[in-house]
Amino acid sequence: MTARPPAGAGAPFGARLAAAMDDHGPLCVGIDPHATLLADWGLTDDAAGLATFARTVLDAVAGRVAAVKPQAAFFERHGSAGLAVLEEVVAAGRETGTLVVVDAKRGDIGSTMGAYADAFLRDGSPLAGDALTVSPYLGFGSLGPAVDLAHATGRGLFVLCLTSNTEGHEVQHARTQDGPTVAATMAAHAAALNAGERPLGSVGLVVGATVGDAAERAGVDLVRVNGPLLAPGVGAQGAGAAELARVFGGARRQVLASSSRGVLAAGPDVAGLRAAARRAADEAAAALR
Ligand SMILES: O=c1ccn([C@@H]2O[C@H](COP(=O)(O)O)[C@@H](O)[C@H]2O)c(=O)[nH]1
Repeated sequence: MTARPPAGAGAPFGARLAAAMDDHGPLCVGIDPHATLLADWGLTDDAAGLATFARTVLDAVAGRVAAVKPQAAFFERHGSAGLAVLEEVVAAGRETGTLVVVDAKRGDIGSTMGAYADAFLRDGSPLAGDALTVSPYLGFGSLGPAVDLAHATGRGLFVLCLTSNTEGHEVQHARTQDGPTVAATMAAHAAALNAGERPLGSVGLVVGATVGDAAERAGVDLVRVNGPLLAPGVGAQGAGAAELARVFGGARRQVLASSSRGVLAAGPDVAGLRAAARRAADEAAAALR
């Protein structure tokens, strides 16, 4: 395993992610310590349980997949003790050289967004991984402080565009007063920020692997985005190789497929988790080749 330079000290996130996907395949393993999974793994539903859960996932997959994605909500539900574990997960993940995408879906008016950016994207912040998921539904421009800090520190963003849940269409497929859909507008903003970047820009989109032909219907040009496409929905939400191929078509080289429960169900055995992640990575690679 090659240790990669951490954010802030090396290439921009898009380039680091492209290299990680070349090395390990296009899979991100979600670290989602659901109460039910903790129970299935024989762990307590508290900070100690979270810590063991996350450490086990990292033992199994760090250095073997392109990225891990701790879901902040499952840590936040345990208050400050849970957040302390999230900090440990971010630090431990980054020490292994595996990219860490913090899935916190932050979004607020610009002045408050500056504080979120400081928390999740500033060098030295204990919650700063390599990339952060953000919500643009207060207007893409409200993400400005996060865009600026991500750019300054070599970190990345994944902007919610076409989410994997069935309810997303009422917002994302709605038309703006200028005509294009909301999703297409968000994608166009990301494309403008990524223009000219090689091999990939650092402002990615979240596009669920479950969305079928939604990109086409919403007029979202995924190739033009020229940034990474985080594709949750693989595994427990029902998407597999066929769905990945269908949703992403010509943009498939940009895709980082993401699976949480689909891999985590194989735990707590480290070898079982590792094999499940390998299988998921190989399937995603074959679908996106
Ligand atoms: O559109 C989206 C955006 C984010 N997610 C997150 O991904 C994982 C999915 O977990 P699974 O167990 O693989 O279903 C979870 O953390 C979601 O919050 C998403 O599913 N869809």
